[in-house]
Amino acid sequence: MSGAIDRAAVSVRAVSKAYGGVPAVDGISFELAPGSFVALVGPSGCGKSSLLEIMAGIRGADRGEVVVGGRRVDRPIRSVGVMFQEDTTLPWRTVYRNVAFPLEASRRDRHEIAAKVEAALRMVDLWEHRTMHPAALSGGMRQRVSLARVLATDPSVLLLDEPFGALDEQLRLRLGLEVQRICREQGRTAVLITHSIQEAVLLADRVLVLSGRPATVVQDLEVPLPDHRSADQLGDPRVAQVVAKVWASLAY
Ligand SMILES: Nc1ncnc2c1ncn2[C@@H]1O[C@H](COP(=O)(O)OP(=O)(O)OP(=O)(O)O)[C@@H](O)[C@H]1O
Repeated sequence: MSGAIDRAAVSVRAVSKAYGGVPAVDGISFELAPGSFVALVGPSGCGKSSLLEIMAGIRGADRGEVVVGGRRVDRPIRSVGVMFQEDTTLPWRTVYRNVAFPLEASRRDRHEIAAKVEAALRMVDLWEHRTMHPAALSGGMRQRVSLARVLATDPSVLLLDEPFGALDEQLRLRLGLEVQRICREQGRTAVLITHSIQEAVLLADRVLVLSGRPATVVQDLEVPLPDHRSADQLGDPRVAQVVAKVWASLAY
């Protein structure tokens, strides 16, 4: 095993997956540097979610392996957090108790849970709403509860499958920028699946473009923007250049 592989936060090695004999993911390999924010884009149905679920240990690969922090992922592990588009808040629990839920399940110390929940809720600006139930919150706030819940578990790798895809464009971008800032500040490695190429380029420091089914990596692009991202950069010519390159490789 080379030093470069040892240092990667995530190694995806020759991962393949087929459904009913029809390939969905075809020998994908890449490595993610610790603290990097990587966007996965590709045509609808190409296999992005399948790949992310394999990385999360939710789905098994037919061939290949995913290694996180030196450990082969063959089931969900604590150091990898996942967030989906669907609202996964528990309606009968308050905001606070939603965020505490996975920590209670892992039987941590009461004071440790309280500290982690408070930090996560403050991070997503929901501390003032901690006694409310999800039904009283907007869709965007509910997704922030889900984000706080995953952050409270302190994952080194965050896998995001269109987490704000059901929200309007403005809110989606604002929350995306919030996640990017949090990951950057806390040194977490993130993988974001998005259908918006502009969003991918604005948030990520690297964009992996996947081909149509079965998914293979057709392009691996660096985004030459500073770490601090803002919506103002949508007009930055460097964003336009990478967006154009993504479009060109999607035509592949
Ligand atoms: N459990 C399953 N059984 C059979 N086929 C599946 C299953 N899960 C996914 N597929 C198929 O595998 C292909 C890849 O699906 P996947 O959801 O990974 O793609 P995706 O790129 O995330 O799609 P989208 O962009 O539309 O969300 C699709 O053609 C899908 O229909």
